[in-house]
Amino acid sequence: MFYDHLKIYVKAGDGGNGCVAFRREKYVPFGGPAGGDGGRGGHVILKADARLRTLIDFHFKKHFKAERGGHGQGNCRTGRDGEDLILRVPVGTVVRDAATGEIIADLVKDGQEVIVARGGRGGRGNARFATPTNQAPRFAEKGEPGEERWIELELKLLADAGLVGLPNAGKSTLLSRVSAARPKIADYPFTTLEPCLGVVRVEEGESFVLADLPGLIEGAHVGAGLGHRFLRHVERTRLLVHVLDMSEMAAMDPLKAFEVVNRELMLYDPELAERPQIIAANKMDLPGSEENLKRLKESLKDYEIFPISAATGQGIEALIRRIAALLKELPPPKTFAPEHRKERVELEVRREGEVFVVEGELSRRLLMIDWENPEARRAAEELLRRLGLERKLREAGARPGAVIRIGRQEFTFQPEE
Ligand SMILES: Nc1nc2c(ncn2[C@@H]2O[C@H](COP(=O)(O)OP(=O)(O)OP(=O)(O)O)[C@@H](O)[C@H]2O)c(=O)[nH]1
Ligand SMILES: [Mg+2]
Repeated sequence: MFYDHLKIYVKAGDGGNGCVAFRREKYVPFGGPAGGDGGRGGHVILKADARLRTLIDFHFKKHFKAERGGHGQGNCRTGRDGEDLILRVPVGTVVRDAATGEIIADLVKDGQEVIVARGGRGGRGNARFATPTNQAPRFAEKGEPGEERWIELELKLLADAGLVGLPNAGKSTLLSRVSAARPKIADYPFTTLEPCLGVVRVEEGESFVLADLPGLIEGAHVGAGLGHRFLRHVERTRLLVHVLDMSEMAAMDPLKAFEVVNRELMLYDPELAERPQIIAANKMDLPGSEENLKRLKESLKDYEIFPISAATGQGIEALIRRIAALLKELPPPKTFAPEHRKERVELEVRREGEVFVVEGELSRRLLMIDWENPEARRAAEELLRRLGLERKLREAGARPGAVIRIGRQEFTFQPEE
């Protein structure tokens, strides 16, 4: 099986808690507050790695958690930041938020990174809450919870040119001839079960990436053969090289084969029908190929046709040079820009059945309040007034006693009378 589309769950580390502590020094009877801040939780980061070709690692493990931040300590010592968790994915991985479908990133360059779950901020220690009126605060903030979500990973390989054609046409043989790639080759259909990339060196310092794809058959766009699954990898090739078996033993007449494959490409994505395409008329070393070539040239006047033999090497150099020249003129492959469908809101109340859900950047601050601590509670009430949360809850229809949810925590709505 080839893994190129799946979902994983990511959870960043929670921030460390702030500390409540007081200075204890000899001869100083009552020291000031000295509780340090908590450390930041680790992020979960995806990083593109050119050595990877599939998402298979994520088939076996689907839940990933980064480390939490260390708690603050006495003497104003800050907690340690949690370690980031870096997950490696192949170049060409498109990352989406699974719940909204929104594109988070398209990792098209080796080494490119994106934070998919942000670590929680560390809570502030009591040293930070000292004011002229409260010089010895006995409370601190809790660490902010790390972000968590399901994300969808879809691999859409990036190659300059892609080999398309019926099974057995000789696509893998051609790739192995022109690159160091060693795809499986055999005289039965569907030998190639997963895309394979090879780097083709043209001249000193000049090269392009060629993709060998599983063979296409009639109905591929609706899932026949290996189908649809692999067509996603054709989407991002700039040039299609259509490999045809020209011999008289071919399973299908080359002209018919050309039509069948192009129909499948078009039905999958009409844009693919417009993609520049050249023909590699293969197996020219076998009987019947010359006659077939003549017919092909007469019928397909709009296409450049290169007679080759992937087996003997005949005609291959001319084909490679032409591919390289065409690639120089063609636009770069399609990439996806991150989408930000939702504006970041400060504070918002949304009704979900009987529950009032508080969302937005500032709501995360509320999760850092140590509600058990009466002094922290009083300070929090001040914050809530400033945010106008009570008014927002009432506007959304909340009555005293209603359930309020912030992040994973639930509270009861108890407005001051
Ligand atoms: N005589 C001759 N045989 C060839 C040539 N090219 C490929 N073949 C043979 O044709 C058969 C199929 O070749 P593959 O390269 O596996 O074909 P493919 O298009 O990758 O096939 P799938 O992976 O199944 O789609 C193998 O037995 C090859 O040895 C050629 O130019 N001449
Ligand atoms: Mg093959």
